[in-house]
Amino acid sequence: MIEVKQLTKEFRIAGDKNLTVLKDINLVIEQGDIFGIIGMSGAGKSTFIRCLNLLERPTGGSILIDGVDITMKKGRDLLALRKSIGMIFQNFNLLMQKNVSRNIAFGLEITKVADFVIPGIDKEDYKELGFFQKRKLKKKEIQRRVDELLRLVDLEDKKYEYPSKLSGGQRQRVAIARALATSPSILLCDEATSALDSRTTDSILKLLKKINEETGVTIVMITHEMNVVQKICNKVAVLDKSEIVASGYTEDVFGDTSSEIVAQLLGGGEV
Ligand SMILES: Nc1ncnc2c1ncn2[C@@H]1O[C@H](COP(=O)(O)OP(=O)(O)OP(=O)(O)O)[C@@H](O)[C@H]1O
Repeated sequence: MIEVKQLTKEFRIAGDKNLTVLKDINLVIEQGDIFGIIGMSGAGKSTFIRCLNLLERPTGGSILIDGVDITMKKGRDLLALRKSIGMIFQNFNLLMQKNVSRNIAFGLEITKVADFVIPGIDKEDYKELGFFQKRKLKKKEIQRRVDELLRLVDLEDKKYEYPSKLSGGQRQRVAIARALATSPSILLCDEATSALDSRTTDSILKLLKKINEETGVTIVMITHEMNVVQKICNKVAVLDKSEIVASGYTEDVFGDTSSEIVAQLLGGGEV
């Protein structure tokens, strides 16, 4: 569970002034939610999602993940936190000189076994078996995990292909596999379908839903596309000028047309 309490973020701008981009944000995101954050351009969506994995440090308030405040984490704790939170982006951010397999393996090559749980083996069993020690993953273990992820995102036939030979949708599938490699409990999606056509968007959303159902991963996605939220998110928060102006179950939030911003979002179909 993610609990965001009185979160604020200010940026220092020219002339020694502060720009408040997030103001008193309070949100609860339950384990297994697909939670959408929607709002106009400049509302603060990217800043918010980047605060969740500390790519941006909040100026005030707290972010609790499973009861632990992450906002002060540094060094090794911060690295461990980042491994438990995967992220995908609008422009995929793949390593163009590495093939699909190497792209997915990248995070695993720099991960120690003890930093994450090998799928299928209970963490407690792992400890009891005495395997819970810091060591690099073996090539075979990495390959097994990469193959598993390739099956999950339905890209087994592209294992040795380079990103330049892939479509946008296929690139995003590679990015999803890479983000899930260390079995994170949270997946952040930053406008993950904005660069894709509507059919490809649908197939990526279907994949994210399948992954959410099969693994229970919590998905937090920011988007300016209404239809994305309506298709996949069970809950949504509307961010307007740095503040949350509505939040709750998607059908309730979008059903409340007394809210000007919601009406605006629904009217435009897109913001
Ligand atoms: N590093 C920074 N320094 C100063 N101002 C920033 C910084 N990052 C973002 N901002 C400002 O914060 C505000 C919110 O930006 P943010 O990117 O979070 O909005 P957004 O809702 O994601 O917008 P969009 O949908 O256009 O990406 C904007 O006014 C932006 O200029």
